Amino acid sequence: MTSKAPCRLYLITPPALPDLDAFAADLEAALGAGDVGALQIRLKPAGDDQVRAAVRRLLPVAHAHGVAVILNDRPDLAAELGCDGVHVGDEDPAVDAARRILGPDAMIGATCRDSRHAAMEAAEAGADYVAFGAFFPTETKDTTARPEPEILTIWQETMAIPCVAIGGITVDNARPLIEAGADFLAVSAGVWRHPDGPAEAVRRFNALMG
Ligand SMILES: Cc1ncc(COP(=O)(O)OP(=O)(O)O)c(N)n1
Ligand SMILES: Cc1ncsc1CCOP(=O)(O)O
Repeated sequence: MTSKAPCRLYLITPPALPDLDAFAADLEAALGAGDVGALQIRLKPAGDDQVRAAVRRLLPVAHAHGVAVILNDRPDLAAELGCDGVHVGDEDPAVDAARRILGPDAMIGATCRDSRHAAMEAAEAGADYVAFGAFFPTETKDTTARPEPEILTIWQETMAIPCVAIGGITVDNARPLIEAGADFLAVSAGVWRHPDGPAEAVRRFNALMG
């Protein structure tokens, strides 16, 4: 009998980083507080040079903790800047185009909202993970998709690549998603805006996933 790998945290940066050094310090504290599987750099809106500056500042912090860096939306910049992968949605280059740009070893994730059909297509196109959400209300993205946790159970019982749950996830509401079989919880505000700070949030998420 095989048992499922434990759920892991997938951190997403706040959408704007007015003070990169201050955020790098928060990131250092968060990554030092417990297990984190990936960091997505998601800056909206940001010019290419702002994205470059953020990746150059944050990627070494993540890599020093053995954490993979995924860039949102931009396979071209991910390749240029040495990121470990890219996350793409409907308005971005498709999964197969991202693969051509980044090569076979890159981690490519795809937004699938509440659609198993979209997720199957992403998997067929060569995605390394699929992301379902938003499971809860969020101020971090304008989205109306609201899947049930069951979509995670069905996915992880039937498909080989991991599923990421995203959208409004906090220490207080995460448990049903973990129990439903999420391989990763993608979290932004629930960590960076946690009242006791990002490091404490990472500790509490890890305790839930234990
Ligand atoms: C892990 C993860 N899942 C979903 C998204 C949303 O991506 P996208 O649909 O491209 O929307 P924006 O993030 O670009 O607003 C994500 N970034 N990460
Ligand atoms: C990028 C994205 N895609 C769907 S919900 C979401 C926002 C995730 O951020 P938060 O954890 O703050 O809801």
